[in-house]
Amino acid sequence: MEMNPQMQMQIRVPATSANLGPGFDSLGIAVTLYLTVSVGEETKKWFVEHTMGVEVPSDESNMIVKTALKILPSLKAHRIKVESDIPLARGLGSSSSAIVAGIELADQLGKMNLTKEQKIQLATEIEGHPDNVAPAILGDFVVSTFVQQKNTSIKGHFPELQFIAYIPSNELLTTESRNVLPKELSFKEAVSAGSIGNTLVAALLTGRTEQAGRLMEEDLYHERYRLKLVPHLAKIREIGHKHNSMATYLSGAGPTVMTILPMQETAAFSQEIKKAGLLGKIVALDVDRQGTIIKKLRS
Ligand SMILES: Nc1ncnc2c1ncn2[C@@H]1O[C@H](COP(=O)(O)OP(=O)(O)O)[C@@H](O)[C@H]1O
Ligand SMILES: N[C@@H](CCOP(=O)(O)O)C(=O)O
Repeated sequence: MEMNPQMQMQIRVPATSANLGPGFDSLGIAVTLYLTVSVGEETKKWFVEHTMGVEVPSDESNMIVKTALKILPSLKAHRIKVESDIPLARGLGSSSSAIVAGIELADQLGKMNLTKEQKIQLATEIEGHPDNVAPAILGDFVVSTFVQQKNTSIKGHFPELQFIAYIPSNELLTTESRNVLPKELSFKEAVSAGSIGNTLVAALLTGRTEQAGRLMEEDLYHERYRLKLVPHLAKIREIGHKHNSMATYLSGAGPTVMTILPMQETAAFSQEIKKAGLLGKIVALDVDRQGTIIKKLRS
């Protein structure tokens, strides 16, 4: 990113891929796409410079500023510049990255000294579920719970693997994709769904990638209900299997689909997706291990 001498600090937040199949609202990883907020001088009114289109506000109603003001209403207005390669409403945690950036903005400018735990708690209260905001803050693989408004998040190491994201050109708002989920699951289904998620966590944390991959494709919480919104999921999973994929899952609420597969298979896999007439973008991603970072440009 170009350095403007008037900028005092940069906040960089990674994209996230939530759920990993059966870890609905609980598991997530940070991936190597980023939102960067450069913070400039104090101004009379908030001004947000960005190239995200007219639908994203440039004043204090921008999600980043709104979040910062929610955390610290007395925060003085500044000029900020937002650059992001996280696509909006695609299941890669763009709204979480904006919320996390807003909390960080309030924390830094207001010298609040919030702990990471406090930041995750605040971000989860705003986003409603912790599976994107927790890895966006901590990096790597994070297992979380948010019950009765209380968050616990634990960071683990995700195995060194190559991700291929298939990112359709259409947006799918998380709210819309949550609206197709059932209001209730039977006790039996809930027990099965939970046991698959628990075993997946154990498999990932002990490096059992083959078992982990199988379990990632056995979700019972959300993917089957969302299939009508993301018809490409089944096809990509099928192509993945032909190329020794470890797993294919719906990233967050979709429509992005993530496939984890051996490096040497990625070119042939991508070719076959295109041949199948799937016209979205195909992007290779790694796990981001750092989470949110702050770079001070001047004091
Ligand atoms: N950097 C940003 N600045 C302002 N608003 C944003 C930003 N990123 C995301 N948003 C808002 O969040 C919405 C997408 O949120 P959501 O439906 O949860 O999708 P995602 O899966 O990308 O998080 C966008 O349509 C936009 O209104
Ligand atoms: N658990 C949530 C995750 C939403 O992630 P996003 O990246 O689509 O915002 C869900 O599946 O609804």
